[in-house]
Amino acid sequence: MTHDDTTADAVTGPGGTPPGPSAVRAGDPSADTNPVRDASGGEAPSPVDAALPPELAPAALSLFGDRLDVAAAYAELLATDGVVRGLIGPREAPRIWDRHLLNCAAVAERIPADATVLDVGSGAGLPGLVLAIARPDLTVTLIEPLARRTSFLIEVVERLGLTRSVRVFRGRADEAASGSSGREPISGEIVTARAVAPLDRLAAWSLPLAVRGGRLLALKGASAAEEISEHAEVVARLGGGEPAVHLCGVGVIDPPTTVVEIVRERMVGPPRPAGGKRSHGARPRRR
Ligand SMILES: C[S@@+](CC[C@H](N)C(=O)[O-])C[C@H]1O[C@@H](n2cnc3c(N)ncnc32)[C@H](O)[C@@H]1O
Repeated sequence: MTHDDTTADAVTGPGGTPPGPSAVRAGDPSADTNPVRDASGGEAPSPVDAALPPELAPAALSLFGDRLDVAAAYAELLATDGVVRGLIGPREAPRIWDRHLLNCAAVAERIPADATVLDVGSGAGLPGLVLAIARPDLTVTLIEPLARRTSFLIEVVERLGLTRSVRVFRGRADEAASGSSGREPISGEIVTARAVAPLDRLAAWSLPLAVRGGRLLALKGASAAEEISEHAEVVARLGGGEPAVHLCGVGVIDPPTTVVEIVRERMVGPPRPAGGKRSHGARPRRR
C-alpha cells in the first residue's frame, strides 16, 4: 500500500477547539442545498441525500440515542464532502444510513464500556468514527495510510466535536503496531475493520494491535464462514483463538451485521525478515 502524499505528514491527532456538529438534524430537508460540483464536473449530492429515512428512524434512535444529531451531521458530511472528495461513491449517499451508519453502529454491542478501540483502514471513518459517535465512552484511533482520507477524517473529527475521544493515525496497521518514524507502537482492547482485507491478511495486520485477550472485530458479509474455514489455521499461527461469527443488531437492523470475532490468545511476534534482524526504525517489509 503506497501513501498518498497530497497532504502533510504523519498525523498524531487533531487539535484545536471543535466548532461542534452542524445544526442539521436527521431528516431535515431544509438543510443548505446549494449545489456544488464534484471532481467529475457533475452535480454533487445535496445534504438531503443524507436525510434519515423515516423507516430507519427507530433503529437509528436505538443505536445512537441522544447522539443521533451527531450521527446526522456525519451522514451529511459523508454525503457532501465525502462524495465530492471521492471518499464515498455518489450512489452510496442515499444508502448512508442503512449500509454504513447503522451497519457499523450495531457492532457497538460487542464492545465493553470504556474500551480502547483501534480501527484499521478507516477510509471515510467506517466503522471507527461511527462507534465513537454512538459510544462516547470509547477512545478510538482511526488507522488509515492515505493522506487524502486522513485529512478528511481530521476535519470531520473536529467538526463533530470528537477531538477528545478520537485520534487519527496516518499509516498502515503494521506501522501502528510496531511504531515507526519515531512514533510509539499503539495497542488496544478492540481492533475493528470493515472491507479492508481477507481474514488471513487482516489478522496478520490487526492481531498485533490487540493487547493479550483483546479482540479483532471484523465486519464481514456473507463470506464470513467461508473465510473462517479458509484462514483459521493462519489465524491460529498468528496467536488468534478460534474465530467466531456473531450477528449484531438482531431485531434492530435488517440484515444484522455479521462480525468475525477473534481473541488474541497468544502474543506472536512479527516474522523475522529474511537475512537477519531489522534495525530499529527501519521500514517494515512490504507484504
Ligand atoms: C475498501 S476501504 C474500506 C474503508 C472503510 N473501512 C469502509 O468500510 O468504508 C479499505 C481501506 O483500508 C485502507 N488500508 C489498506 N491497507 C491498509 C493497511 N495495511 N493498514 C491500514 N489501512 C489499510 C485503505 O487505505 C482503505 O482506506
